[in-house]
Amino acid sequence: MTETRIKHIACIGAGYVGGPTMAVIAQKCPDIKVTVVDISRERIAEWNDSNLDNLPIYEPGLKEVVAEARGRNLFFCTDVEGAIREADMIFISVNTPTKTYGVGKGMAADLKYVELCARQIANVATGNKIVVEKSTLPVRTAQSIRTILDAESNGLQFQVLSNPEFLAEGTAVSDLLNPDRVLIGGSEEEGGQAAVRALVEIYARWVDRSKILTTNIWSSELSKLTANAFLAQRVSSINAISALCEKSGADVDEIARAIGMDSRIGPKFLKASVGFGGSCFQKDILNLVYIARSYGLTEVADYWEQVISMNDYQKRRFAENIVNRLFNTVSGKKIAIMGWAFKKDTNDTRESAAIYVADYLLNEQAELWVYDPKVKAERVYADLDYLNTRGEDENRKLVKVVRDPYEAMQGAHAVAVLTEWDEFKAYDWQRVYDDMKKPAFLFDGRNILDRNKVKALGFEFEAIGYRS
Ligand SMILES: NC(=O)C1=CN([C@@H]2O[C@H](COP(=O)(O)OP(=O)(O)OC[C@H]3O[C@@H](n4cnc5c(N)ncnc54)[C@H](O)[C@@H]3O)[C@@H](O)[C@H]2O)C=CC1
Ligand SMILES: O=C(O)[C@H]1O[C@H](OP(=O)(O)OP(=O)(O)OC[C@H]2O[C@@H](n3ccc(=O)[nH]c3=O)[C@H](O)[C@@H]2O)[C@H](O)[C@@H](O)[C@@H]1O
Repeated sequence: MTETRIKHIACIGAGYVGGPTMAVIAQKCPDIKVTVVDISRERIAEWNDSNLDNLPIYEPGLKEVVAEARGRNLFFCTDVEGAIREADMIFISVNTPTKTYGVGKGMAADLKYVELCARQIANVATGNKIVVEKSTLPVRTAQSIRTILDAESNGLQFQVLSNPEFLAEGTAVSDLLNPDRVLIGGSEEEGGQAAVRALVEIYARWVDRSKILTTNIWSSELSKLTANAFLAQRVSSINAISALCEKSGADVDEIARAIGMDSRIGPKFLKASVGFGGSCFQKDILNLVYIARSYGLTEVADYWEQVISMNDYQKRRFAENIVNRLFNTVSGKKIAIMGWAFKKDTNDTRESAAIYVADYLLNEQAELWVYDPKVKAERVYADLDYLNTRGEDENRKLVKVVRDPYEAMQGAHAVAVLTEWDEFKAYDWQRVYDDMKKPAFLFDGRNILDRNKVKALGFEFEAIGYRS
């Protein structure tokens, strides 16, 4: 049995997954050279910035890991071909967004970036390679990658593995250092199994072997979509109950505690909210729905699609409630949007509920003042422009992005908390109340504020799944 010892890893895609994942591999395997490549010059320049506060991604603990490994055995560059040529193992960690054109538009995963990588690897490689799917992909994509590689291989041997990533943003570094499990799928032939072993040996440097799970390649691919679907389903389930709580007088946080103590249900991922966001839950469920439909499994597709419908309902319900409570009009009224990121401790805003709530309020001609501790103004405007609901000038006229939270809330008719940033809990809410128009409305879309305290200050207070 020949064992492959990996000396050089390349990763195509220096994004939220490629960057942190490779930084941790490099930190834990100082004898392996890790090169992360990207077509975006700007992103690579940010990864190489001598000021670690300018890394393109904000993640607690990330800059320390990068500081240790960068320049030693971790490199960021735009020379994709050079990195492919040098590497024994190549991770594909490019984006797989929902298709915006053609067959499967709005549902299927767009695999054009992944296919491009496969073709580039096949064209450039001069030796055998292990290709690792790190991106989240539809089940059976490994087959297509294999076919492309083999068709262009010039006699070289390629092995394709699936190694989906389960990190969550905001906790990426600790998730990578201490994962619940690492999943590796490979083909059952000896070559495939040798490739699996080579990847297992890398993770085994810091992950207990009992947590490194090896499966067949299709199970690995489908496990990733399934995990995200189950997680999102829990959020939609508790959010569905939150609507019922608001009507009935039950309290959704009390329900979450009560059901979470059942060890079969478990306490995590039961926090009712304004709706889940992030680049993956919606995209991956839409993809799952598309796959199920393409196999003719209509009931399966309809079942999972409901998770998305419930999430859309939750975002809309929250925005509608703001308008209703503000005497059915927000036209010309200042509303503070506290938090733009899709969750705390990240600067990522993709699919953030805040974007959709803001868009709804802008349609009602509200004047929005946005504050987020980590999101830049350009990002806020880009997110709104991307929706194409109104002109770019109008977005800039109606939305102000400020760096001081109190400035955002001063003189506002309402404050809406849309991200669960810890600093929001520590604000001087008395000062906020004093500086607002009365009645002063406070909508907590994350249930993080102390209800009794803010109500005692005089706020008209609304939370998710709780009737004031
Ligand atoms: N963001 C997350 O927390 C997680 C994401 N995933 C999956 O990982 C994959 C990547 O996601 P992110 O890192 O968030 O995406 P991202 O958009 O942050 O990064 C992808 C990078 O790939 C680069 N790229 C695209 N095509 C390229 C090419 N041909 N050559 C070189 N670079 C290229 C882009 O310029 C971009 O910088 C997706 O499939 C996603 O579903 C999985 C787990 C967690
Ligand atoms: O494939 C991916 O991209 C990743 O997607 C999620 O990670 P992420 O989206 O970064 O963050 P989560 O913590 O899962 O939160 C997703 C959304 O659900 C919301 N959420 C989460 C939990 C909860 O109880 N309530 C709730 O509203 C969050 O605020 C956020 O908007 C999964 O948790 C990761 O395992 C997965 O790797």
